[in-house]
Amino acid sequence: MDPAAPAREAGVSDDPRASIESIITPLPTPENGVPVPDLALARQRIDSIDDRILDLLAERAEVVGAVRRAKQASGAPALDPEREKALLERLLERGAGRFPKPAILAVFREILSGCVSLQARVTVAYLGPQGTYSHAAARALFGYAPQYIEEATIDGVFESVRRGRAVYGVVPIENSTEGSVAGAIDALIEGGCRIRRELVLPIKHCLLSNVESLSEVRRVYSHPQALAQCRKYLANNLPQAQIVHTASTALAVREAGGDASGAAIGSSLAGEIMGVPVLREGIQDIAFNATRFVMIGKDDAKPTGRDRTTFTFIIADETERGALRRTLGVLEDNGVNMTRIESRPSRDRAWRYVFVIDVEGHREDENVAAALAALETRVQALTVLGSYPRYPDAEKK
Ligand SMILES: O=C(O)C(=O)C[C@]1(C(=O)O)C=C[C@@H](O)C=C1
Repeated sequence: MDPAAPAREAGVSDDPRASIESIITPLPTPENGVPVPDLALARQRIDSIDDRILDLLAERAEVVGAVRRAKQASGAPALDPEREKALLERLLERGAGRFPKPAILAVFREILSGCVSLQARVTVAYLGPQGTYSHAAARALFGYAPQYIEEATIDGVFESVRRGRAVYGVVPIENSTEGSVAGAIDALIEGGCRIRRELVLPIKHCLLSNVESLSEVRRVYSHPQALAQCRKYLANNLPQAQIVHTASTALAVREAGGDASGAAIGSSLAGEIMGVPVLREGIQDIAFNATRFVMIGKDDAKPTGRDRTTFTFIIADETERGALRRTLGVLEDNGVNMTRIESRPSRDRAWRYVFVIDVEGHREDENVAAALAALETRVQALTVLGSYPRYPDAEKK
């Protein structure tokens, strides 16, 4: 048996394998004289460790009760994404090489999710149905405990948060292959919600089907964007299949589940939810395919030292030559690094634009505050859409 297999099955993709190997090796063989451990005894020990973990969780829940009372006194919200981020980062560092990193994240994600639910009922709207990539992003951000509200459109997610039906929402705003999600940017510009946090999820498209081999597939269902991201794969591997468009990848998986010669392009999460097996994984044409999602809400994020600020403005006089260049110069003058710019139609007058800017730093950071104050005097309708912690992996890519 490959000694690294258990670690791989546990989802260890990068570094911790070596030290985990050292825990599980050397394996006993008839030649090496390594004693065979007693399985029943090992399981007894596991049971007693599990009891201790549970006792510790109960103790943690008691402390969270105190946190809840402290927060109620000050009016602070139950969920604190900055605290969660710091807590998870600390634990990942502490656990490095001792336990698989994705498992540390998953375990503590759910502990936090459960502890938030002990304090308040958290409602989260996302672009549904269940099994979409937005659903996966929402679960990565909030875990299993919140009450999830499926919305059929991105506008629906924003409306849910604006009207207080949901405390938070999760929407995609940018894809590394397809670019900006215009509907989400426009809804942010419309107002009433702030960006609270960002998350970059690698999008690994799967081919899901009840058939056992590719040659049996007659129809491939999916959302046009997912199909476009797997165009070459389809041409090379499924030239015989008819393409059927669906409103979402999750709905595609549902369709494929009911079609004896059908397959869908979607997430493994959709397959899990709808009971359709994954036939092939990672079939997107460009290996690095990622979507940036944002958590939206009404409250504001505190500075963490590694933040991003998104704001919008309209150039006061768009006929003035060099106006945009001079306006953006204000950022450089204040030592602020701009990471993204795009424009959307202002919708109040033809050929007038709202510029959407991302910069590094929090609006309370001295340089960002100074830049925003200087911009205020130059532009129209300067609006900060949020200052929020930067997703660490977004910087490496
Ligand atoms: O520290 C807090 O503010 C808590 O509410 C506790 C706790 C936790 O369980 O550790 C729970 C919810 C928050 O989102 C962050 C952390």
